Amino acid sequence: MVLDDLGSSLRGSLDQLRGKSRLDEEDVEDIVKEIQRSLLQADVSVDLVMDLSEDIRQRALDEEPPGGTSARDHVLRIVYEELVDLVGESTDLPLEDQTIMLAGLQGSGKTTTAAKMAWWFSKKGLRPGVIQTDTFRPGAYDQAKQMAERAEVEFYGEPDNDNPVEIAEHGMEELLDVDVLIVDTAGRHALEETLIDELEQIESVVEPDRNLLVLDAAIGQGAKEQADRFDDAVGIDGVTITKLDGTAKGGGALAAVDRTDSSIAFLGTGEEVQDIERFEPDGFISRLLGMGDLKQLTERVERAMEETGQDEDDWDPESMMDGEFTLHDMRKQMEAMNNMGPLSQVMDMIPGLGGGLKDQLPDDAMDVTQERMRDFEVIMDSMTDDELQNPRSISKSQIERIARGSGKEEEQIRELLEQHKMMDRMMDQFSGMGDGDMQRMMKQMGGGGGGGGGLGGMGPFGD
Ligand SMILES: Nc1nc2c(ncn2[C@@H]2O[C@H](COP(=O)(O)OP(=O)(O)OP(=O)(O)O)[C@@H](O)[C@H]2O)c(=O)[nH]1
Repeated sequence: MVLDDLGSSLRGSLDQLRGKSRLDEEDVEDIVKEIQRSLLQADVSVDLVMDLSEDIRQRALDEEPPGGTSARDHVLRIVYEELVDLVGESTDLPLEDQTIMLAGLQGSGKTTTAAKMAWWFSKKGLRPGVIQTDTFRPGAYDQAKQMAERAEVEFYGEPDNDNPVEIAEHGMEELLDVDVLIVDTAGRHALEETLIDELEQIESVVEPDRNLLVLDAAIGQGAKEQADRFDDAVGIDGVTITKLDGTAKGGGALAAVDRTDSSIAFLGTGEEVQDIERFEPDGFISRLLGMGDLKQLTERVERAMEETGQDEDDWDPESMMDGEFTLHDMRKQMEAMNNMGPLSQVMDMIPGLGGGLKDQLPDDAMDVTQERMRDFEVIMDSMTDDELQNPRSISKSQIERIARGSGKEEEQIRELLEQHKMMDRMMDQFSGMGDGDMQRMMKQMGGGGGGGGGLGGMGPFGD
């Protein structure tokens, strides 16, 4: 989860209110001080933190908790609403034909983000293409081409042409049938005249529907100054904040953008093309506070089912939920999980798991890489149906036979059985959630039926 430090400290502060039915001034003061500390550590600017905490303080003292609401949930809702307000709006980004130009300083993540955005648009059913006009940095063309191939999207560049405007013109002609054109540009160490001139020339040729600034989350609250300067120079319609997975200062960057005339379009959360998410303030903050984000999770499950060719008939959460978690189920689960993205991100979207079960499992509990997945599938192909149905009863001699049959080491067979035990335990935890969000969610996701089975609009506190 990005901003993990901020999220876990906020959740920790709120957990101190568990069991309290009423809040006195001292309780409110304690929680406000904790929240201030957490936000300052995330590099949110002091004035923003002071404004936010005054709002939380006043609302927590003045507003009556709705009937039956615990003190913790009352403050949680207030903190949630105030943080959503702090990080501001999401950039309007219609799913239609458009041209997007990316700008940003050297190393901010433009080239990576161009491929990520193209991948994201392709998953929305559009036909994206990337034009790489960076002739400033050696190797930019090769990197961009490779990233576009990984994203499986169309690409145009000219490795031997040092005129970015010409490349842009040729690219526009070449990628005529593309719906969403993403134009990557060169960076510089600073927003200098040469960069501004180049951006203006490219802009005059591609006539973008929107300019997105790509900035590195590590600059924290410095994002305000950078966004303001790029906006003054070339005009920006939105910001993509990259590398949120690599910094604790991302909170400051998110909050800073809201103090410009701009808004946030996407978040970059890793180096792979799938490590991108559309910025949705409510979902982002509810995940941060451990309230899950069913909308994003449903999208991922639907995408995973498309990619694994599974439909709701295959995905039978009932059998997994009532303890019959076999190796057949594990195989389906891993295929789907591998298509949903890293489990640490997926689990944060499951209500109540944000900071809970995830912390109890070993880091790689479900980090089943493609390679391990393939090994596991070869091993499972050497198992009898009875062994697949009852993996816990597999004996040492059976392990030896499976190892011989699959050509894998006995240790790998044991690793598969260990992985199954961990996933089985996780399923027990899910089923232990009673008729809470998880069972309802799994059933509705399994029941699918267009638009994620009605989970789409469910906010963090239910509708
Ligand atoms: N961890 C992490 N790394 C990222 C992310 N986005 C980009 N990177 C890495 O940051 C480095 C710079 O990314 P690029 O896309 O080359 O940056 P750029 O803005 O195109 O750089 P120039 O072409 O020099 O202007 C690369 O190593 C990327 O893999 C992210 O969201 N998370």
